[in-house]
Amino acid sequence: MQESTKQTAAVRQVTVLGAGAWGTAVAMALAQRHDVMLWGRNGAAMAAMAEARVNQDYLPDQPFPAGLKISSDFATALAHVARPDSLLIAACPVAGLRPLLAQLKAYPIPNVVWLCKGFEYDTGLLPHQIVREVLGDSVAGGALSGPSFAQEVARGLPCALTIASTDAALRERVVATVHGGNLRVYSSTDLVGVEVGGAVKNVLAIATGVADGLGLGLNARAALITRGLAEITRLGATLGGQTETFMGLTGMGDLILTCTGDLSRNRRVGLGLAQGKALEQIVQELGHVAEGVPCAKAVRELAGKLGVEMPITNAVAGVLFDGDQPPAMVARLLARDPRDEAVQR
Ligand SMILES: NC(=O)C1=CN([C@@H]2O[C@H](COP(=O)(O)OP(=O)(O)OC[C@H]3O[C@@H](n4cnc5c(N)ncnc54)[C@H](O)[C@@H]3O)[C@@H](O)[C@H]2O)C=CC1
Ligand SMILES: O=C(CO)COP(=O)(O)O
Repeated sequence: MQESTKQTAAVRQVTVLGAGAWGTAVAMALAQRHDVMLWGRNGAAMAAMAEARVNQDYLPDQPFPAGLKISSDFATALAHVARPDSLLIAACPVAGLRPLLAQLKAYPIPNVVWLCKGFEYDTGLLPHQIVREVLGDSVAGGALSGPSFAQEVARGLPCALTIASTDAALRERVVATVHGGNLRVYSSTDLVGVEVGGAVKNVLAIATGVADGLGLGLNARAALITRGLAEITRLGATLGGQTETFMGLTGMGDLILTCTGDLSRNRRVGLGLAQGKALEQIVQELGHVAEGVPCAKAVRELAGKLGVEMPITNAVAGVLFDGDQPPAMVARLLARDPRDEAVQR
């Protein structure tokens, strides 16, 4: 049944706004089956991409599929999704979401699906709350999240994602468009749960990178991941997310991927901190966003206000922003009083 759905799926117009690693990978994967335009804000970089048919800065070695359209003209990118059955994907970091959405206000848009993972640094808002603040309730929107390294998706390797939206028609549209080939798409109505899992796992990947970089061993790594999941669950449930969401692709799945996979930028931040490198140097060498950095600060503040206990997140924020040394961070976590293992709010 699913096989025939894949074969007969209609070709849709898709625009991906944001030409970093993830936006490029998603555009490349969807261009195998749809009419896709990738938009980036840097005119020179987009012209070079159109010429070389590869995103040299973010995904070198992965040539674009023949049909993928490239543009740095915002009006052209929006005109590409003028039909109501099109899909508009925002693929910038959380910090860029508000300005990108503000640009969208001048255009009629069919919907908006965002790929960013984190809480906004200054406001502590989740992406869907930013979307509501900027665009209001009239635009159908949703978060597409899950364990998905851009490099693997760009190579066409299998990957499973979840579309979270309270709008049933939008969920169906995303599944009809994105599900197929080597991409599986599950649906969820739990926007808060999906977004909290995707945001906090990045902070925990920094923690695991620190532990691995200090040579603390596989037992410590498993403990951090498991107790990290307890932190995600405590915060997410307090914000209204559903407990089972944290056990799914966008919770445990993405947490395992990012904490253990060396392709993770956030994990690499932790590995760098363990080597004693300064954060500025690590971020500069990375050349990509590491969402766990701003997110650690936003989550520490939010959890503090809500009275949610998040010792691993707080320890990471201490190293990132207060000058705490990684070994001292570990010692502080180990010195905590024993407690019941059950997740308590
Ligand atoms: N790279 C990955 O494997 C995955 C990344 N994500 C998430 O997707 C988001 C983007 O990540 P990447 O593409 O990997 O980051 P990246 O660091 O590779 O690229 C970020 C891109 O966003 C652009 N950008 C920033 N602000 C913008 C704005 N206001 N308007 C338009 N473009 C803007 C930059 O110019 C750059 O091209 C992040 O929230 C990340 O957590 C999610 C799943 C997988
Ligand atoms: O979100 C991701 C994989 O699902 C990417 O993680 P990093 O941003 O740590 O590379």
